[in-house]
Amino acid sequence: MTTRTRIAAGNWKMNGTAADLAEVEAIAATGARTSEVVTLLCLPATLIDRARGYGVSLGGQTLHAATSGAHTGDISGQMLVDAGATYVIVGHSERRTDHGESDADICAQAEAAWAAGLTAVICIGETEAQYRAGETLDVLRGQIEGSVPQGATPGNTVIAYEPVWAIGTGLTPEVPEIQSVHAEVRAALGAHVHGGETLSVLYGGSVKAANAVGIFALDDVDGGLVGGASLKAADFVPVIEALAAG
Ligand SMILES: O=C[C@H](O)COP(=O)(O)O
Repeated sequence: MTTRTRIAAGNWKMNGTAADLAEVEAIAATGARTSEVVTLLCLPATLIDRARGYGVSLGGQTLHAATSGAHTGDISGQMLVDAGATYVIVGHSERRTDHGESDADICAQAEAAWAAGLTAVICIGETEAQYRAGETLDVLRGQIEGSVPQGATPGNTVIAYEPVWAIGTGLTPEVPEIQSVHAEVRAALGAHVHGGETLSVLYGGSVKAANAVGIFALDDVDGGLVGGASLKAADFVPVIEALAAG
């Protein structure tokens, strides 16, 4: 049986300056003691290189599908690797909404991540309207088919299920619902990609110390993609520890 990698991933989004490197150091110190899980911080691009050497895995938050060229303000996979990243988030709902990224864009970005040697953390998730309309599973299956490239393996791809309505709101689905959706996501991955059911599937959306133990105990949850509660070591360390214990 394949053992799926358990990952405590923090997404700092557009937060953090050099003054916050002390938080990275404190988070990394705990992550390094917790060998059962990968502790990953997806930092602003300006901080990735500066966070090298703390012993935590580092990731970008997006990348351009091209390797280089006239793309003002964008960053390539090679640049992220050069800065010290080994992972990159692609298809976060904030990128889908703020930058109009489509499933096809995200698929191309994931392939660009692989070409650069990065592991792609591909995000999927339904909106509140889709959730209320009972469309969650159809939406997720469509996003998997459109944004997860053929060739995805546990070595190059992680999936993050993030209900859009749970991001930054303090709301989460009920714990049994998270398990049920993750099981369906895993089945859809298996139907879409050979061996897809063995990919790590993270849950994201208002994860914090108070709910992490229950969520991380679920059979089909392999960790979390954490926003707000990853910015301070005091908040994120208990989340890492919950995953290590789960
Ligand atoms: O990438 C992280 C997610 O968007 C979750 O953010 P949140 O933990 O602040 O709800």
